[in-house]
Amino acid sequence: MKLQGPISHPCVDDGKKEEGIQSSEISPAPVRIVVGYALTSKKTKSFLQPKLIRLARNKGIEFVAIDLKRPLSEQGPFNIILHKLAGKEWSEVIEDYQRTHSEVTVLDPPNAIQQLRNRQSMLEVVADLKFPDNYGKVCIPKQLVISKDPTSVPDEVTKAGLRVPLVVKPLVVDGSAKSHELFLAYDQFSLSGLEAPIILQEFINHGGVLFKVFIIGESIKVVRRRSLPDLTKNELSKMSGVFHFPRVSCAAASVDCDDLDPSVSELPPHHLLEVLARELHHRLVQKFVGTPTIQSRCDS
Ligand SMILES: Nc1ncnc2c1ncn2[C@@H]1O[C@H](COP(=O)(O)OP(=O)(O)OP(=O)(O)O)[C@@H](O)[C@H]1O
Ligand SMILES: O=P(O)(O)O[C@H]1[C@H](O)[C@@H](O)[C@H](OP(=O)(O)O)[C@@H](OP(=O)(O)O)[C@H]1O
Repeated sequence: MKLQGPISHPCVDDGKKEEGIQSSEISPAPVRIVVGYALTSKKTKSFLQPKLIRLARNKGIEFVAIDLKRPLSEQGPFNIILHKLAGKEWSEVIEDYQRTHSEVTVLDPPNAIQQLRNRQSMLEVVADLKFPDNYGKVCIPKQLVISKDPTSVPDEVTKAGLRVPLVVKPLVVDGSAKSHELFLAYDQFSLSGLEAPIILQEFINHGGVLFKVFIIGESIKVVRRRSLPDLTKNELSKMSGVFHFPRVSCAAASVDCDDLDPSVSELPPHHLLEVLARELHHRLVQKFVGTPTIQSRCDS
């Protein structure tokens, strides 16, 4: 199979033997699957790490950078296209390519991930989930979208019956640094200065711990992360204004169970996650039959 864009990452061998790699797999397997990728440089750096590239190569999977300056159909051939770039223009490139290359799996088709690019619509699907009674409860915080003119926020918050404190986030989720911003508002009057479109959510005390759930096919992985601490009535009575927070639950905020109160550190029950994974898969993927989504992510 002829590869056109060579992978931009040198495969550095750190000499460590990886989990799951047998000695018989050390020499690269013949290339069976070619993954063309179109990612931001930030994502390429965080995702396509030498360890992943090496593991993939040992399994016959090769990652090839897509050249955004050249027509996609002149590149490849690819078995899979992996992309995470924002914008209408790029979506059109991918959709045109899908029409003429139905044999190539696109992860994910733009229409299948549209719902996840907006913090309001991504939670709507969760609000609609039906769980058997004995499986626990999955809820979403009360939320309000401010599309423009944040000067009207105090009135709209009152009208919508939202109670402070409020978590404030950009409405659009596109992988940019801006889309990861997070504010905590102790009163609705200070919100007028923020840039719309934003989403306001009631702050939910949750023990300062967040569980990040990664789902790929049948496989479920949960990690524990630090989160915003609980707020007491006493603290709230003394606070006002809007505060900007850095990424509170990023990978560096992993927490060890030992540091935590056992009542908040216990991982969510596996059967609950299985149902959650299955339900989300049905609702997000079945709508787009024939367009496989390999990853769903759910933070709780
Ligand atoms: N309604 C809420 N009540 C309390 N804390 C919240 C609420 N929503 C989010 N948080 C806290 O704010 C953080 C960021 O929330 P957000 O919804 O932006 O998650 P995210 O999109 O996974 O974050 P990131 O942008 O870091 O990937 C969470 O990690 C959690 O600590
Ligand atoms: O490392 P974890 O805790 O999994 O957090 C991820 C976020 O949840 C993702 O949203 C980030 O990806 P985007 O910046 O493309 O949205 C992702 O960005 P990255 O792939 O550049 O590291 C991470 O920040």
